[in-house]
Amino acid sequence: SSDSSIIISRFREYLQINTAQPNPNYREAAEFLVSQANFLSLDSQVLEFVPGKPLVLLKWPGKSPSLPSILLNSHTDVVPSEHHKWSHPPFEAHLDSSTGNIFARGSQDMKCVGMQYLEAIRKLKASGFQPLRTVYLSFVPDEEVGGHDGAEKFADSEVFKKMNVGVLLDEGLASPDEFYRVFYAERAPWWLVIKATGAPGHGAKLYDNSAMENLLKSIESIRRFRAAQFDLVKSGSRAEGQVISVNMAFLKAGTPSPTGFVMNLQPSEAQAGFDIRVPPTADPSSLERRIAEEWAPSSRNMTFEFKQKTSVYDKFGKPILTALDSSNPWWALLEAAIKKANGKLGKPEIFPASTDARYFRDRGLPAIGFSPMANTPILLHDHNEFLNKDEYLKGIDMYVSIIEAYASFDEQTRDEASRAEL
Ligand SMILES: CSCC[C@H](NC=O)C(=O)O
Ligand SMILES: [Zn+2]
Ligand SMILES: [Zn+2]
Repeated sequence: SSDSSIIISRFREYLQINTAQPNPNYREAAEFLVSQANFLSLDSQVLEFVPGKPLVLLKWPGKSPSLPSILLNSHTDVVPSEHHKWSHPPFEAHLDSSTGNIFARGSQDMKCVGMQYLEAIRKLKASGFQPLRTVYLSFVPDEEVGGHDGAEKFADSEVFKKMNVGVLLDEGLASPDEFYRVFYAERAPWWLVIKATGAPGHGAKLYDNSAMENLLKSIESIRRFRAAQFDLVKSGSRAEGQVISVNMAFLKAGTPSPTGFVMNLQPSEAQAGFDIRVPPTADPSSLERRIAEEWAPSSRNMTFEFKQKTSVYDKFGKPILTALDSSNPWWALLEAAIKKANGKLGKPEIFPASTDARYFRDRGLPAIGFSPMANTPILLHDHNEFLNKDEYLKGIDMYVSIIEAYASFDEQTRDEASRAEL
């Protein structure tokens, strides 16, 4: 219908704004979002915790503003792309007329979600729905570079405290099958650099304790650990988010020469960097011990340093996860809402990478990661990232159902009803 073609044009318009790191056009994105908010008669506010990095905060006031509010979060930045390796330019948002696929950086991660929230609100408003709880939408900068100037400062702010948020939705991942993926936790990023030193010497001499040999022993040990973790995933005994992943990010060693590297000199220093992701269910102290004793032992002239080390524990010393039991009514509401909209949900998972949700979970808030993309290959951060228009439209209906359920949820009534049952 023409209705859905307008919806798709608005999505493409947002995708066409080049918000790629490291120089995102945040101003244009903020202007676009504020104009969308004006069309929808939502209150809007542009916060700049860091100058030049606007966070757009929209508000749909509820009839009972004292009830904890709902926060729908999405990030406005996207990762860079190698334009020449794409079949269509990543900021053209090309719509393939035969398949309905929309190609753009951010089509999955996560401009789809931000616009789907807005489209769902448009539909709910058109149907006459009025929220009981206040619904907020935050469009935050800098998620792809760690969220320090965006969600982290927002979660720490007075503005956020006054919002009295009761539950938050943030991004998930596409699913190649018909089941939507949903996330209740994420792995903590540890970015480790290990350094080896050793005596320099002639390239023809065999001797112990060279920097290269010392580093290679560590790399071998790390590889064995990686393979064992990966085997747990390959055999199906653990999900991706339940194991510790380790991947080498860089290797740096050698003595430069005008034609490359000096070949007959064994260098006195060598280092390697690793992206490690630690699930909240793992024991971080045993990994710390492994790093100090096996991966970078001082007995082998090695040192190590973390470029990033996020705790798996929250402010209260508990593993950072959102409960999915009866203590968290938002989970059951989400399940029911998706079912009601004819969506199928997979088993809840631990997100393998990091999202801004961690800054909110860290404060004890329930946060659920969900990007409604079923029947879709996982292409975030990849070439030719795309989302099919029909999947996008289906996702809007999921949010209509979820926002309706969340914004109408009256804990008091539920508690009274369950007391009456007893
Ligand atoms: C640790 S901050 C980086 C956040 C980034 N998020 C999405 O890819 C990630 O690498 O998981
Ligand atoms: Zn993302
Ligand atoms: Zn991303």
